[in-house]
Amino acid sequence: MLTLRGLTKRYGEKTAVDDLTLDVAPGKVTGFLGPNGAGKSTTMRLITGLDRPTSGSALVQGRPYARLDRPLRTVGALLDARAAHPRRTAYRHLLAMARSNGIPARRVPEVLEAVGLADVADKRAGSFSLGMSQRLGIAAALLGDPAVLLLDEPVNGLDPDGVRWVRTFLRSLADEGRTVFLSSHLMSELELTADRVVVIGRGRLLADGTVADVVAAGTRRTVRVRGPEPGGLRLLADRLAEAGAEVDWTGPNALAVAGTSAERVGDLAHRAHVRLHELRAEEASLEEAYLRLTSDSVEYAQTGGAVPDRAAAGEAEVVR
Ligand SMILES: Nc1ncnc2c1ncn2[C@@H]1O[C@H](COP(=O)(O)OP(=O)(O)OP(=O)(O)O)[C@@H](O)[C@H]1O
Repeated sequence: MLTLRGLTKRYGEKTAVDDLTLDVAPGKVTGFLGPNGAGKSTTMRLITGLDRPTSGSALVQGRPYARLDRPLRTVGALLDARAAHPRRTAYRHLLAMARSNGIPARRVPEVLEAVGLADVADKRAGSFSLGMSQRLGIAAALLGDPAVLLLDEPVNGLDPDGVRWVRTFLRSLADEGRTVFLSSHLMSELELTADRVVVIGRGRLLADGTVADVVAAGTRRTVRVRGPEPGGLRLLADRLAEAGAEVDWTGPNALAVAGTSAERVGDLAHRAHVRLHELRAEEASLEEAYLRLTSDSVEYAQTGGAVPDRAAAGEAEVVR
C-alpha cells in the first residue's frame, strides 16, 4: 500500500509535484500516467526516499521510506534501468545488492530465473540490451520479495515481446497480492496493463479511475445523426438544443451531437416524427482522452496543434 498525502516538491520556482493525494492499493496494477515532465519520476523518488518532499508525505506500508526497517524487503523500485555497474555481471550486481541489504544469496538465482535472465547471469550488465537491462532492474526490485513495486517507465524502449513480457509479469505480481505502481507517458501502454490509472499533469492529479472511466471522463461522446429531410433534422436540432445538447451541422443532412446519448437522440427524433438514416455513438479513443486531460499540462507542447476542448463528466474522479 502506498499513501500519498498532499505530497509536494518544489525545486526553486518549479513545482514538480503539487499537492498529490492518493492511495495505491495492493493486488492491483496501478498506472501512473502523465506527459514528460509531469512529475512521475519525482513522485517515485519521493516515495523511495531519494528526495525529500517540500511538504506532505509519502508512506510505504504506512511508514516513510526512511523509517522502514528493511526497505528492500518492503519496496522494490526500478527507477533507472541502466543503474547496474556495467562491468559487473548480472549475478554479481544482484549479489552485491543482496549482501548490502541482508538478503540471502539464494534469492539471486531465484530472481534471475523469474525474469528470464538465468542463462546470462554471468554476462556483464554493460553488454545487456535495453530489454535485458529492464529485466535486470526488475530482478533487483524483486530481490527482497517486497510487497510494493515501483517501476518508472518499465517498458520504455522495449520491443513488443518485451512489452508483453513485462505486462504479464506485472499482472502475476499483482495477483500475488503486491502493490504494483508503474509510470508511463503513453496511455496506450497502460490500457492493457493497468487496473487503475492515475493521471497527473504539471505535478497535479488530473484523473483517477479505471482506464474506461478515464476515457469517459476525458472524452466528449459524439452522436452522429443523418437524415433524408433537412427540415426534419432542423426540428430535431432545435429539440436537442432545448434538451441541453450541443448540436453542430457537419453537412446539409448530418448533425454531430454532444452532451447526450444515442438513445436520447433516437427518442427525441421518434417523438418529433423525424426520419433518420443514421444514428451512431462515436467511440472515443484512449489517446484522445489522454490528450484532452493533459492538454493544459504538457510542458513542451507543440504550438498550433489543435487539441480538442476538454470535456466533462464521466465516472472517473476528474480533478480540475
Ligand atoms: N532535481 C531537479 N531540479 C530541478 N527541477 C527538477 C528536478 N527534478 C525534476 N525537475 C523538474 O520537475 C518536473 C517534473 O519532472 P519529472 O522528471 O518528475 O517528470 P516525469 O513525469 O517523470 O517526466 P518524464 O516522463 O520526462 O520522465 C520537470 O519540470 C523537471 O524539469
